[in-house]
Amino acid sequence: MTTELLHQVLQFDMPADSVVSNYFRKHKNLGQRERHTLAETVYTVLRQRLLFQHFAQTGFGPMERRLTLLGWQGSDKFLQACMESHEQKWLAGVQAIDRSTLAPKLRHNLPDWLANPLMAQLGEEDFWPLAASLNEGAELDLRVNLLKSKREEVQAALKAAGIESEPTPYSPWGLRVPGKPALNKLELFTKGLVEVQDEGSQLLALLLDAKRSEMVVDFCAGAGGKTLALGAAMRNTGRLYAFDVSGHRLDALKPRMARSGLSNVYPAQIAHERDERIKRLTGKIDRVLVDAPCSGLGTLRRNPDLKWRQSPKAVEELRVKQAAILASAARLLKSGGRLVYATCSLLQSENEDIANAFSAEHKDFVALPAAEVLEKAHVSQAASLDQNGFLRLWPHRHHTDGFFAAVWERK
Ligand SMILES: C[S@@+](CC[C@H](N)C(=O)[O-])C[C@H]1O[C@@H](n2cnc3c(N)ncnc32)[C@H](O)[C@@H]1O
Repeated sequence: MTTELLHQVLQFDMPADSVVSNYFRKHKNLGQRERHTLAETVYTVLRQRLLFQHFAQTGFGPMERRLTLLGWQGSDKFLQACMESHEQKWLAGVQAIDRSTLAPKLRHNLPDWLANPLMAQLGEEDFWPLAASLNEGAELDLRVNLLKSKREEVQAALKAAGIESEPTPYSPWGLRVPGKPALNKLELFTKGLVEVQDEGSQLLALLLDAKRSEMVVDFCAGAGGKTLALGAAMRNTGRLYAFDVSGHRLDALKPRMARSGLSNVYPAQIAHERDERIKRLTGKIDRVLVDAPCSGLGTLRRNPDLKWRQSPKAVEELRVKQAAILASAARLLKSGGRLVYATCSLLQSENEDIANAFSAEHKDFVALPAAEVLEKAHVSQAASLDQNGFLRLWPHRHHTDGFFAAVWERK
């Protein structure tokens, strides 16, 4: 079964998580443990694809079978029982290879077009810890909905349910839960006291620092991860417009709004960034968040298929979109208003380059140093999150997804 699922995922015509969930929907008889093994094995292969494909060139039979044996995340006993004796011999042979002797590409498992700019950006010393961290699973972080509870109260309630957690190191709203227990049946979740949200995403919402009674726009709201955080920061007052071109994603926001008790959110589907609905709000808004469509390469721990599905051409197209959305969103702000441009990409081309080009073309916007803004928002160790005045989060340094954000104030 794993081989069959892996074959489907490796076509790369759909995101891996969609392929996996479609597969599970079709195979309802699979138990919890089997699902876990299948998904984790497929993700392990996606993470280490270059290395595993190199190993799988030797041996015989279908390639996916050998990739499955290499990435197997279930019981070892089961694996040994499934293998033919020539496979056991082959696996033991490739597992004995000293990986430190292999070519860099087989150790970092990234395509050249991605490895090269990251190496140039970070330097050799920092690149390798990043590459290693991208091949690990991500943390499970929760954001406490301060409209309904407090961080300490949620922590105590989790403990009462037998779930340990720790306050997140930077975000004052977050709890980190080791071991990835299932949370979606807990009352804390069904009653909207918590949302699952990476600490990095929480920090983006904190950068905007939306206040009571303000007019705020979440320009690329999607399913509303950040919208919900902003709405709670506004204490359910004012007006928070949640725009997106995808009606489907906005639909997923509605039940989340209901659960979190927010009534200050106004979702609206727009046709594009220059939609008439937006023009009507020109110069009227206090704060605008542009959580731009991006390559998503900061989320490789969760979505390892992206490194094989994205391409330099796709990134180029995204850059054009990002610049256009940012320029359009900026027009909404009144003077003294705050603009935040954010991505979950690691690439300078989608981040600093877009922000610097915007600054150069918009002299009426003054860049605000991320460290200062974060400190005012009660974020701990704010200086350690700032790189050249921008927010820069790295999985290997901050144990969040990779995020970028730039902040401006309109003169
Ligand atoms: C990074 S995702 C947003 C994630 C969301 N903010 C969250 O926290 O869950 C980017 C979003 O931008 C939307 N998008 C793409 N082009 C857009 C445009 N021209 N105007 C507004 N939104 C757009 C996509 O549909 C996608 O939902």
